[in-house]
Amino acid sequence: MSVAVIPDQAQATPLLSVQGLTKHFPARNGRIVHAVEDVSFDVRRGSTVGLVGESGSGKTTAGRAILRLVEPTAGKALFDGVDLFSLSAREMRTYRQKLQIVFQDPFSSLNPRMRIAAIIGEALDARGFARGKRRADRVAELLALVGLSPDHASRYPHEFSGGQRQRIGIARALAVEPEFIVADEPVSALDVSVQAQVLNLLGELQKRLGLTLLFIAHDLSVVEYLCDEVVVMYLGRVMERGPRRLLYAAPRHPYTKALLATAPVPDPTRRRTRVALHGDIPSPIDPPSGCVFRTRCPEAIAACAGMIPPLDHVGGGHHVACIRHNDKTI
Ligand SMILES: Nc1ncnc2c1ncn2[C@@H]1O[C@H](COP(=O)(O)OP(=O)(O)OP(=O)(O)O)[C@@H](O)[C@H]1O
Repeated sequence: MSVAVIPDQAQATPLLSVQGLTKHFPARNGRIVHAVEDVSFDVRRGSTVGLVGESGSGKTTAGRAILRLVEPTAGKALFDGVDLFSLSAREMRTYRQKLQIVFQDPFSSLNPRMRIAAIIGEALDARGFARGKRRADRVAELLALVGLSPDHASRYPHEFSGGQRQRIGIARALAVEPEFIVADEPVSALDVSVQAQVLNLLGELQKRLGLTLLFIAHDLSVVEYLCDEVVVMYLGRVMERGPRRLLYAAPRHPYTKALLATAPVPDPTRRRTRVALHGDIPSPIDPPSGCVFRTRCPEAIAACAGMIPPLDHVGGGHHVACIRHNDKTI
């Protein structure tokens, strides 16, 4: 008996479902770095999810663990229904082509002694592209896709500006025709003037190629126009997640409110309440009990130390991990 696929259901199944992702690193004296703790979110096919938080919140570790560039401690990452964490190293190699990463620093991620043709060509090897014309044509096609010229293929990384190097990093990631890309702070090392160009390029490519993106950033303003959904992390945990329009228009978690208050506002007619966020992020070796944000939270009460707040659904796919989320006074 054949089973008809109901389009709505197919749409509803996320391409990636991260469930309870946890990554601990060993620290000195037998202690543990709680880099990522029980993180869950979905990424729908063809959508962009922003993973946002201050430095040290565990974003990079989460992105790398999903791709198994670091081995996760616990959890699942269901990619098209297959748990990536249960695959053998050999099986994972097949999946590597479907899942790519664009790194933060385009310079250190490109081998300075290789020409661009070889850097992108190396990625093409994974798809079994023969050497010669076919391969050269594909390199030229990829360079054009990211707004560079075919003559750039014979140059070395140092001959390019930061923005151009990031375009090369993107072309390299696209070479294997991935379905899913982790973009790890791809614009934070770039001048503000070129950030927008690279963000626009990623947005265009995402639409044109139907890519699914996990976009890591420390600043909510960077992901505002690119992302369909946003996941806000703090000290390894998800504080709030939900559709972009809900999260920006009506943030519910004091941490998200603080991040929005400190982010530059592109539209000066839009006012945001200022929320003070004092001090540094605590050590993930010894995170605060209960809500990990409570030591810096302007709204914390005694009860916040007593329990890890569950990620409650507050409607429309919007989730908040704060025991005071229903309190109208905050
Ligand atoms: N290999 C490692 N060994 C020990 N601790 C690590 C390792 N990698 C990351 N960490 C720690 O895990 C925590 C989360 O780091 P991570 O780089 O994932 O955060 P992040 O939010 O991406 O920050 P950034 O924006 O600075 O990259 C940090 O405290 C970091 O020091």
